[in-house]
Amino acid sequence: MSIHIEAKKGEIAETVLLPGDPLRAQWIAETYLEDVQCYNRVRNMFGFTGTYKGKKISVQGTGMGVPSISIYAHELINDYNVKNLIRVGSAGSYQKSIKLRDIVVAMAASSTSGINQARFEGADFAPTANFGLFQKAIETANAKGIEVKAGNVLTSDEFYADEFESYQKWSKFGVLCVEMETSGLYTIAAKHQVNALSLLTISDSLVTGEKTTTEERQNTFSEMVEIALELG
Ligand SMILES: O=P(O)(O)O[C@H]1O[C@H](CO)[C@@H](O)[C@H]1O
Ligand SMILES: O=c1cc[nH]c(=O)[nH]1
Repeated sequence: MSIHIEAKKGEIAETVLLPGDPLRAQWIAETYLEDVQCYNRVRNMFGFTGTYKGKKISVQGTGMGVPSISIYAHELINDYNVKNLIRVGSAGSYQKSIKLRDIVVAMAASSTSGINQARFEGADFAPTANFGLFQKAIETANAKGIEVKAGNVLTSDEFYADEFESYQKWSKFGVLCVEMETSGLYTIAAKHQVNALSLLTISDSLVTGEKTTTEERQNTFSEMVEIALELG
């Protein structure tokens, strides 16, 4: 048991899928896993372990933002020996060419969070995906005939920016989309020398104003999950 996860040792798999939304974790477990056990209800941040095609796999909600995912990643790695951390999140598109429901594989994460500037005393650290997981995700998507985009994403500390148009600066530098956790996940994984990857489904577009519903963000996005489940 750790501070935020009540699982016993051995109840969490080496590979864990990490949606921000705990109800998306429940949907993934109920839709895809067999022999499912709920191992965490602390703060309603649900965690489940089951099997997928015979392999043990877990899915754990992380909450929103770098501080929240950093807590869950730290405890999963240090208290439960997790080796592969795969975020399955939603994101807002920054590019006209990236449409609702497209899947983005985050090669790297820029950020508005100050945590790494403090950690590295003003220097820049580049949070990047694990190459092995990245390569396997691309191969899996190709084999399934699912088109994915790959590139730099923005991990933002705020969902509601003061200046809506400020996204255009990132867009001009080729950043594909915005979400709120990947730079934290990649940094904590690097610190502990384990593997991390973020798969993101576009839930809304800052370019066109289109949006999916709350229900869709919770209970759909199946292609991204089907890629992630093969990475264990
Ligand atoms: O859908 P999730 O995985 O939570 O991801 C995105 O959605 C939340 C904001 O609505 C933030 O956590 C952002 O990163
Ligand atoms: O963090 C997020 C997630 C989805 N859409 C956004 O605009 N921001």
